Amino acid sequence: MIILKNWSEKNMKTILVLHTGGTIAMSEGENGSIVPGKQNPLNSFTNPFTGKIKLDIRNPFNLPSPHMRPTEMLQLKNEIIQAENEGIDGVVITHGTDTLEETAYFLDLTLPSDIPVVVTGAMRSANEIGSDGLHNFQTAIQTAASDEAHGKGVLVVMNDEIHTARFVTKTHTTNVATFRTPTFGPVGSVSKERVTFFSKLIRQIYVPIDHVVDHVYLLKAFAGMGPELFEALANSDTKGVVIDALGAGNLPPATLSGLQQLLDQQIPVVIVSRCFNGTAESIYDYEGGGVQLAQMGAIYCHGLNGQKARIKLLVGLSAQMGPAALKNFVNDATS
Ligand SMILES: NC(=O)C[C@H](N)C(=O)O
Repeated sequence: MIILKNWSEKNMKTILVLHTGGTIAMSEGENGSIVPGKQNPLNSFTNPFTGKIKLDIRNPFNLPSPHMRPTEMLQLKNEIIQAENEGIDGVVITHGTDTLEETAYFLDLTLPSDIPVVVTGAMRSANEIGSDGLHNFQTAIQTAASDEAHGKGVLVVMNDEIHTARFVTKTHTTNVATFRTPTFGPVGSVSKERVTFFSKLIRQIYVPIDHVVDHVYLLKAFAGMGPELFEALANSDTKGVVIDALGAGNLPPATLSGLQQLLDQQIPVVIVSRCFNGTAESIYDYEGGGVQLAQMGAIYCHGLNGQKARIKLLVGLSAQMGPAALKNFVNDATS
């Protein structure tokens, strides 16, 4: 029996559970490969919080997370808003880990409410030794039902740690301790008895959107990079580009003509760093350095990794922000 000491027992809570697929919904086959099954193994979960937490379980789709697109993220957002109008107290989303951070951040930016929304997954499928799926699911439910999780934006709970959707990232291909928050660290932990937050979190900006734009791209800079990829994007239906730039946010000089082509067409170009820790800033004043990139019109996004900055740009463009509003939104380190 799990006793939840810091639990508000006055009212039974209803938690909406959205199963979307991923390893947490897969099993190991005879040849050792991991496969999505017809039956979701999460269906065998017995609610240990009966009497305190009621689960409203739905299966909007069953996708490996490399199959997730912003369209599915928008569908989840709409389903959560609708369920909230029906009176749910919190949400748990089970998700493949490969793109979990992108869905979590998308929801963080686009959900209007303060109810807890917790995303979780697994690194080992249901029938593997040391499978982490049911445990992560259980701790995610605990977190979503805790009063302390209110107003903190979307959270990611994996391996007994609580992370913000904004900064968490998958750091290891297979290890169960894969989800980390570079630079800042986790914001809380979950144990059998309690959900504990170490940090006071500020709720992020909310951006209402009803559709998602396509053709927002992510490029990674490298030593000796030339203009070719920039030129190819400038010659197609590109709506926006994020660049995982070098170090504090610099590019090789040979890219600049291609960058200029994008900017001349009013295509927003966002600079983040390919470094694991730290934030991109326009501080270096040499050819291709951040000072020049910012003067050319590139937008610096502080603290997000490339895949999150792409989600932020995509959300801003989907909300039809004009150039100045988009720059403020992407540039604002508090959102
Ligand atoms: N651990 C996982 O869930 C990885 C899997 N490839 C997925 O993202 O669907």
